[in-house]
Amino acid sequence: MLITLEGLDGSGKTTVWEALHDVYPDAVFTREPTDSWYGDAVYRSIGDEDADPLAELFLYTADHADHLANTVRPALHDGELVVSDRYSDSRFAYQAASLAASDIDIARPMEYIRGVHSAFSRPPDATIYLDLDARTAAERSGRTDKYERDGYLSAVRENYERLVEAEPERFVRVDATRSPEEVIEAVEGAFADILDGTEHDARE
Ligand SMILES: Nc1ncnc2c1ncn2[C@@H]1O[C@H](COP(=O)(O)OP(=O)(O)OP(=O)(O)O)[C@@H](O)[C@H]1O
Ligand SMILES: Cc1cn([C@H]2C[C@H](O)[C@@H](COP(=O)(O)O)O2)c(=O)[nH]c1=O
Repeated sequence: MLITLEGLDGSGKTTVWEALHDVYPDAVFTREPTDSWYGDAVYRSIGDEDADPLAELFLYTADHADHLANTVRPALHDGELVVSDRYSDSRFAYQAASLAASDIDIARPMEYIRGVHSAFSRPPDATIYLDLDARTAAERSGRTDKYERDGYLSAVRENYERLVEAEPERFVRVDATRSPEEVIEAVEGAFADILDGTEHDARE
C-alpha cells in the first residue's frame, strides 16, 4: 500500500513522516524530491528564481519516474507499506500554480500535468492532506525560496482543494494549525483507520 503526505511548505509533513517511523518501523519511508541526482537537479531549479516552469515540471517528473522505478514499485511489489513525504499531488498543486502564473499558454495546467502522469505513474492508495493557511505555511517554512510566499502558496492551496474535491475517498484532511503532538496523533489515527479498513493492496 502507498500512503502519501501532502500539504503546503511548512504544514508539518516532515515532522509527521519522522514520527511515523517509530510506529511503522518496517515501512519504506521515502520522499520527493528524492536524494538521487534527479532530485539534486530539482533542488537546483528550486534555487533558480528564473527557472522555466515547464522545464521545472519535467525535472520533477523525471525525479518521480526514477522514484517510481527504483523505490516505490519494487517496495510495493514486495508487499511493503510505502510512506512518501510528497508525491504526484505536489506536482498537480505546485506546478499547476507555477504554469498558471507564467506566460506559457497551457489552458488547463493541472489537467495537463495529470495527463503526463497518467501514462506512467502509480496513484497513491490514500493521501493525508495537512491543511494549513498559506500565511502560516509561509511563516513556518521561513520564506526561504520562491515557493514559500503567501500569494503563491494560496494558489497552491486552491489546487489542493480541487484535488481533494475530485477524489474525497482518497484524501484524509488533517487540521495542521494544531500543535505538532495533536497533528501527529490525528495522522497516526488516520493511518490506523486506513490500514485496518483496507485489504493489503498488492497493486504495483
Ligand atoms: N503543528 C505544528 N505547529 C507549529 N509548528 C510546526 C508544526 N509542525 C511542524 N512545525 C514546524 O514548522 C516547520 C516546518 O515543519 P516541517 O518541516 O515538518 O514541514 P514540511 O511540511 O515538511 O515543510 P516543507 O514542505 O517545506 O519541507 C518546522 O520548524 C517545524 O518544527
Ligand atoms: C515533490 C514536489 C515538490 N515541490 C516543491 C515543494 C517544496 O517547496 C519544494 C521542496 O520540497 P520539500 O518538501 O520542502 O523538501 O519543492 C513542487 O513544487 N513540486 C513537486 O512535485
